[in-house]
Amino acid sequence: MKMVKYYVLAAVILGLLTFVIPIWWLDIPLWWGSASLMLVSFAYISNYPELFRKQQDGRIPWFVRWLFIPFLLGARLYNYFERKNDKVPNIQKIEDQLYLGTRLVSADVEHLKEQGIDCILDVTAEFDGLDWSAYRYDVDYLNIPVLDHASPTSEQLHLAINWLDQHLKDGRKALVHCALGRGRSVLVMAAYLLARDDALSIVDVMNKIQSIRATARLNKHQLKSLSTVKQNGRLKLNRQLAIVANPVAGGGKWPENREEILSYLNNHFRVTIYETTPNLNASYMAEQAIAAGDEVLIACGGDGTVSEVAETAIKYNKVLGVIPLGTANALSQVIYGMRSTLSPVTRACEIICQQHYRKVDTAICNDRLMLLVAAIGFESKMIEHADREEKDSGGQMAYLSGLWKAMNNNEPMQIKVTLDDDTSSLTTPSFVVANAAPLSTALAQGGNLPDMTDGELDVTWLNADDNEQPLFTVAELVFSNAESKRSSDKINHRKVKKVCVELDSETTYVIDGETYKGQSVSIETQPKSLLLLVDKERFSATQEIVQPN
Ligand SMILES: Nc1ncnc2c1ncn2[C@@H]1O[C@H](COP(=O)(O)OP(=O)(O)OP(=O)(O)O)[C@@H](O)[C@H]1O
Repeated sequence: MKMVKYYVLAAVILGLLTFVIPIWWLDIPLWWGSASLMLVSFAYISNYPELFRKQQDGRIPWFVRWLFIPFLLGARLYNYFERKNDKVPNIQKIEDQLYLGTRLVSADVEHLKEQGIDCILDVTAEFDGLDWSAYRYDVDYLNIPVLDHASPTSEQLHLAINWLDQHLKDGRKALVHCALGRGRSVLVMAAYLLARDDALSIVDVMNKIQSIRATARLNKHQLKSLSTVKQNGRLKLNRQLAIVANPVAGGGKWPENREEILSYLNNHFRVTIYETTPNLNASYMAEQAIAAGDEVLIACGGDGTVSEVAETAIKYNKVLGVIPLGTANALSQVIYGMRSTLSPVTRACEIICQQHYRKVDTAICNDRLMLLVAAIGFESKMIEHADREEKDSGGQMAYLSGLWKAMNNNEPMQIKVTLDDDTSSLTTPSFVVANAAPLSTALAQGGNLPDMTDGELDVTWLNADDNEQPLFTVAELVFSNAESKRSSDKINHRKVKKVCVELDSETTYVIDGETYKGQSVSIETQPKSLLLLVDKERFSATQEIVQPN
């Protein structure tokens, strides 16, 4: 870059002069100037704008200012004369809510207030930002340090355009400024306009900006870097994502994990949080999120919360992600695998940030959405036993002790079952229909692990046996392979699309961990009905969420 040559040359000349001029009080400023310009050259050569140590509030520490006095004086003088002769105003409106301008001085504050500009994106590295006005004028301020005549990195551009987008969508007015409002700020403004409208070319946006601000001009390096980030698809605005969180799930895991979750998701999405209340459930909250324009719904809670958010995601064909904060978290085990149980929240966030989804099956059970299993017998008695208090105090143990009790009571039921079109009568202590179920849902494992992408339901039921302890049968379900389960005289398994169960009297049944009462239960698979964010290594045929533009 041309600038660097001049800085290096000036630094060398000043350095040499100190040898030529043997007057110590003259040598001090000469050394000072030489060192200052050498450091600036280093910043340019290694593209290191952070050299000026500009802080988040826009302040440059005093010792840096002192060190760079010779350079900064030169830069200020140059800017002063350029601004004096500028043909364009300091601040100009490029379009609604969006302004472009020069480095701000106290006199600009009144103008900012008049225009209602309350967000400032400062892309200078070398000048103090808003420290003079931070106390006087309440603004949202972001500094993205870029050296004069240089270009922001693609990460910096990503941050800049998303910061602008977030504030503009909130109805705010934003000013992007550099030193003279000609290069760095123009590049960021152009990047934002390009990100917002994929159909525009760089020439289009530059023409638009230059028709208002005649001095706007990108050098050839800046033009090249803008065109590279555009071609590489890096000018992406973050999608709007809603977290629908159940604050009581898993005994209060949401408040504990909230900061970690946000620290992951905020880097990739524009996040809004909706917390459920005892009266406003997760389906309702998800509807609010969609009305506010959110494109991705993340259910943070147990399987009950996931199910409620999934209902809304299916209704509006939106993508659903799951962060397991419940007690059992069966669906998360299916999506993320047992390995994720070591760091469930981190793993879920990583996968959500990859933004790959798969169309998966769901089912309808008595007009309700079913993601995992519907069951009568042991499974529903286990859930009945594990109420909120039990789960809060015992976690997963609440389910285990519930299952233990149910098996000890071992009460077989008489049921009439229709599997697709085949009707028969059965006596069984446990009848489970699974769309998806991890290994830990033992009673659903009559065949291979149920697959939520095969378009079928896995039905598993146990034969009634007064003489045998059901514990052994459950152990066989979990530990035997599909072949030996097929030859077992206690375990039955079918793969079907539709199941109907008729009972002698009103009985408790369970859908995805919630209990209901009824005399008949009918379940039908809904193939590929839910767009679910999954681990692309574990699921085949995944798709990346497409840019909403
Ligand atoms: N703010 C709230 N206060 C009290 N209850 C709530 C609140 N939000 C949701 N709920 C209730 O929480 C239940 C769903 O809990 P969820 O299934 O998500 O977690 P869990 O029961 O801890 O986990 P798991 O299903 O894995 O056992 C629903 O019955 C819902 O009514």
